[in-house]
Amino acid sequence: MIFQETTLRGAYLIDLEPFTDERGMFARTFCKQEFAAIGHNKEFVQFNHSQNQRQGTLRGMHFQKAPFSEIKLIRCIRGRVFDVIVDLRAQSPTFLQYYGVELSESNLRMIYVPEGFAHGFQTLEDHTELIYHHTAFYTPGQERGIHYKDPRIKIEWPAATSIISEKDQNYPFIADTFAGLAG
Ligand SMILES: Cc1cn([C@H]2C[C@H](O)[C@@H](COP(=O)(O)OP(=O)(O)O[C@H]3O[C@@H](C)C(=O)[C@@H](O)[C@H]3O)O2)c(=O)[nH]c1=O
Repeated sequence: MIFQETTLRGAYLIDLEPFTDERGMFARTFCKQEFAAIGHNKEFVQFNHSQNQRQGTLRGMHFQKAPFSEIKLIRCIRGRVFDVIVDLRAQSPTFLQYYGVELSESNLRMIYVPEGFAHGFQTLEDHTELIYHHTAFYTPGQERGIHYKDPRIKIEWPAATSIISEKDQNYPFIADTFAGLAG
């Protein structure tokens, strides 16, 4: 795997290094030793699968607050997404900046999202699927979010939003008094 730090401190874009032959492809997607090089020393305790029917579907921008904060490792296994992370860490030099990147079944890229970030994505094709690894357990009632069109973050989504949950539509804009999360 090839690790490249994004424009946001501690968040990484990871390129898989596939072995290909006439049968197809084989690639490593996680290695405790390789991830130690970027300081990762936590255990992934839940894996999730997200399936999306339509192009333009938007999910986000989600996080769990401390003590439920989590690192996420995200990969697109079918179709394409524009994947977005927002740095909400109080002490970060990239506080309130966002980073967006295309993840697809063909570019074999993953994104490593540290604690203290919000995450979301928009599908660029019908029938798009993602898998996530999480270092914290899903804790109902502890999910938080910011609005995907927050005027301070100004995410440039690539397409019109075709489907979004009511919950995501109702997430608030970041308050002027927001001092940031632990991270
Ligand atoms: C996120 C999550 C949801 N659920 C349940 C709750 C609910 O009934 C159903 C759908 O939940 P949601 O609407 O929150 O799913 P979704 O909007 O897809 O949530 C996901 O969005 C992306 C952007 C992320 O970053 C993920 O970490 C996660 O927050 O699945 C779990 O059981 N475990 C989980 O980890």
